[in-house]
Amino acid sequence: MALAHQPSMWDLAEEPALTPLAGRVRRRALSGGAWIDSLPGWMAGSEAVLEVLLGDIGWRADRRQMYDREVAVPRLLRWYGRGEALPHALLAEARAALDRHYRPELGEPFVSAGLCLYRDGRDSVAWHGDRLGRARTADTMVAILSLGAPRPLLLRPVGGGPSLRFPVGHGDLVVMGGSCQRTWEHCIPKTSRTVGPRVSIQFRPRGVL
Ligand SMILES: O=C(O)CCC(=O)C(=O)O
Ligand SMILES: [Fe+2]
Repeated sequence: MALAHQPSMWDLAEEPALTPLAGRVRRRALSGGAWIDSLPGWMAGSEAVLEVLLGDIGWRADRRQMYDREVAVPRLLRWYGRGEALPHALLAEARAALDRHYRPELGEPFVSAGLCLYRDGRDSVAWHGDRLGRARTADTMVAILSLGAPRPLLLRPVGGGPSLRFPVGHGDLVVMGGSCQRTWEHCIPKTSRTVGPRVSIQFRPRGVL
C-alpha cells in the first residue's frame, strides 16, 4: 500500500517490545459504571510493527448504506477472528499479556482483533458504542492498542455531556471497561491537520462487536 509514511523519531531505533502492564495501567472511573484504563507507550519501538501492518495484510475498504446512497467507510478494516493468525507476533503477545492482566476481572479471554487503518486526517470513526453484540446488555472490555500518528479518541456519556480526550498512537494502550460500550460513546474525529497513518488494534472477547 503506497502510504506516505514518515517514520517517527519516537521509536525508530528500538526493537519493538511490550512493557509490563502490572502496576502501570491507570484507571479512571467514569459515570454509570464505566471506566477507562490507559498506559501510554505500552509497546516500545512500535514503528517496526506499524510498517508490517501498513503492508498488504488484506485491508478492506467497506461501503455502507446511508439513507439513499452508498458511501465509503472512512477507514480501512481488517478483522481477525478466533484462531486466525495475527499479522505480527507482537500482536499475539499483546493479546496474551492483556489476557493475563485482565482475565481475573473479565472472566474470559480476548479472542478477536479488529484492525482499523486511518490513512490520514480524513479517516475517522463517528460516535458509537461497540454494542452490536453482547455489550448492548452486559459489561465487558474492549482493549485498544494504537500505532502510528496519534489521533484523539474522544469519549462522552450517552445522552450528552462534556467529552474526554485521549490522544492515542505510538504504542499507547486504552481499555474501555464496565458499562462503557452502552453508557458511553467514543469516536475518532476527522482533522484538517496533516497527520500520518494510525492503526488501531481492538481486542474484544467473544460476541463483543
Ligand atoms: O480507532 C480506534 O481506536 C477506535 C475504533 C473503534 O471504536 C471501533 O472500531 O469500534
Ligand atoms: Fe468502537
